[in-house]
Amino acid sequence: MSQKITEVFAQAFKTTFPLKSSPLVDCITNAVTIESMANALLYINAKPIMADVPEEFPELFTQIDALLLNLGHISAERKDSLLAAGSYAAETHKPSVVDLVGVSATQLRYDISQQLLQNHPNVIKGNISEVRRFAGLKSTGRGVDGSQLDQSADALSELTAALQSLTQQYPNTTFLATGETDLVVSAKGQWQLKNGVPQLDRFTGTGDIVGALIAALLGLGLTNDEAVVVAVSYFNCCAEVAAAQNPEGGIASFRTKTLNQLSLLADKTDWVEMVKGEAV
Ligand SMILES: Nc1ncnc2c1ncn2[C@@H]1O[C@H](COP(=O)(O)OP(=O)(O)O)[C@@H](O)[C@H]1O
Ligand SMILES: Cc1ncsc1CCOP(=O)(O)O
Ligand SMILES: [Mg+2]
Repeated sequence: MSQKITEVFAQAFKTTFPLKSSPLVDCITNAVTIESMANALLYINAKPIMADVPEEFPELFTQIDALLLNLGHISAERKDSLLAAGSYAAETHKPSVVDLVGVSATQLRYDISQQLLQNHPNVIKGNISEVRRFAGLKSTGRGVDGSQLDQSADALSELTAALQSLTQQYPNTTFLATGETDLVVSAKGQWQLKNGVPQLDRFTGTGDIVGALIAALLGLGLTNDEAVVVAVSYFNCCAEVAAAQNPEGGIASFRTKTLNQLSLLADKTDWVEMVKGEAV
């Protein structure tokens, strides 16, 4: 029988939330969800800064604990900023996360993602359709959203194999593909996470927030695998509690309740008991 995720990462699940210090995370991100992302970091007791001008990087990188690079809104300036920050993080050994928003939609974003990969970021994540395109597989994603067709058991096995072969060339990067089942692949192993509710696909920024939470946990010193597994599980457990407290079913109130749980759930000593997932 496969090992339960809470046994594999027992220490990280037990000690991470609530955060005992406040990692400072620089997020170079998109205009759609920038406010949700900054607030989500504050709700878990991390600190956001959304600095994207390369002139600031030498000063800024002496202060930040982690970097998030989100491809959700590309302009000529933001492309330069993402690439400069990615290289600077590698040079200064700051942990970084790349979020592949929209990589399944356009060649430009795909090309930027491949350039950012050359810096060996700690984590590369996206929804399942974005990660399929990134890994060179056929993807049926639409815009910035993942597609159900990419979530079949066969598609998950195919993606697992493609990511495993990427880890041979990029052994210091952990890959995360999100959806109904979240797939985590690194040189150290492969895991599937099974929390969350379908409503998470119905408001914008859920994947973006997960990327920022992962960066915060890297900034605290968790390993790549620990940061990914604990951040995804925590966010998805917040959503499960929110859904249970939202009998009318409206998505706007579900959103508020999910974000509210980011600051509340960790005070419930038993949240780890809600976590579902295993090694594969
Ligand atoms: N159908 C679903 N069931 C459970 N959890 C989901 C579902 N869809 C998305 N999630 C969760 O919502 C978060 C965002 O995932 P996803 O929607 O794939 O990313 P994005 O917002 O980047 O498209 C992840 O934590 C994921 O596990
Ligand atoms: C950049 C962007 N463009 C339309 S919605 C959106 C935000 C995407 O966020 P997520 O990847 O979390 O769904
Ligand atoms: Mg996304």
